[in-house]
Amino acid sequence: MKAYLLLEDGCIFEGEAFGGVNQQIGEVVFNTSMTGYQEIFTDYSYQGQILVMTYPMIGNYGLNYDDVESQKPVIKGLVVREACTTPSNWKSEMGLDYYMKQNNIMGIEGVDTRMLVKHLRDHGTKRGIITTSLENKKDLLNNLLESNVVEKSYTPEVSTKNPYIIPGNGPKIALMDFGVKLNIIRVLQSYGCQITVLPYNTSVEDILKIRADGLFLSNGPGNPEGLISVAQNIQKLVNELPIFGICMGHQLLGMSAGAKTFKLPFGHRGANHPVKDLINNRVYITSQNHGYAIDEDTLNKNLYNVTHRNLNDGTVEGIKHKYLPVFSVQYHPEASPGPMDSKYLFDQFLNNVKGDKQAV
Ligand SMILES: NC(=O)CC[C@H](N)C(=O)O
Repeated sequence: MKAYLLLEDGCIFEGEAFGGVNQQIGEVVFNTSMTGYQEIFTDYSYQGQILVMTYPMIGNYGLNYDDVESQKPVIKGLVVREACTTPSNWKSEMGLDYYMKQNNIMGIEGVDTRMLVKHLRDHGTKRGIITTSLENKKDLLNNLLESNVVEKSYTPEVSTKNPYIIPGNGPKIALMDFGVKLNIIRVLQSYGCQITVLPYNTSVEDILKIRADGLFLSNGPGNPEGLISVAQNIQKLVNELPIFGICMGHQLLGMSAGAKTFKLPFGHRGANHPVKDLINNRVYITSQNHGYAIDEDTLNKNLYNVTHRNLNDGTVEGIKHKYLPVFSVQYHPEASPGPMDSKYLFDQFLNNVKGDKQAV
């Protein structure tokens, strides 16, 4: 069956449908990772997005029930050059088409993804609709232009509704869940942490009541400006606990210090983004998935230093409080997918949590 990706600027990309037949609107974004598609499909930060993979064959090592970042895939649709029908890997439990059908997500294959990505790079990420029929093209375009898929805050949908505890014998971590990736929890567990996962809008009083040793601010989907009240809460917590934020958590920490965020033209999504640590001048290859960034000019420089910078476009990739054990990064040191080069940041957080003054 023919399938189409119609962009809000009227451009049409044609291919063959696979997976579930399910017309959906989403923000069309691209990821340049060569592997890790299953982790990407299940990362809550992709909520509301139609995903284009630049790697030309997707599905070649199959999918399984383990390598997930949440319980189910969250993408609205998938656009690939070629969807592999003969996966081969010792871990593979199903093929891509089956997985997409089971989860009622539509894919399009046979698309000139190179042309599509060049278009998005030149003209910015676009809203799009993935469909099997263009008969009512005018209506589809109108629906697209009216949809709020981009500016929406998805965190209320994906954050845990009730607090829960993941047992451990080590330090007590309060984790604010904005759409947390499971690998962040797995990494904290590997340090023995006892983790209390909290709804995104937990009050300052309730967070302090836990008497945690450290506060973790998770990744999450959507526009960070939708969570301004959370940033205000974080501002009150900065003096109380060691803090580590990742991605959305980083943006909210910046906002707690007065920073504004802005939308990047086409985002950073991939597993090999170069980031320079401005403290030791080392360059790390990082895993990234974000559409917004902190506006450096608006960050309160009396309180925070910029510690990391993206070498592709110079945007802020990390900040650190000048006097307190509080820091954050825009990229994903927990990887999944991507390199684990930046896992040392978890060591730093855990050292802060244990009160190692050297670490501050
Ligand atoms: N991975 C994330 O936490 C993404 C943060 C935010 N939703 C952005 O797109 O910039």
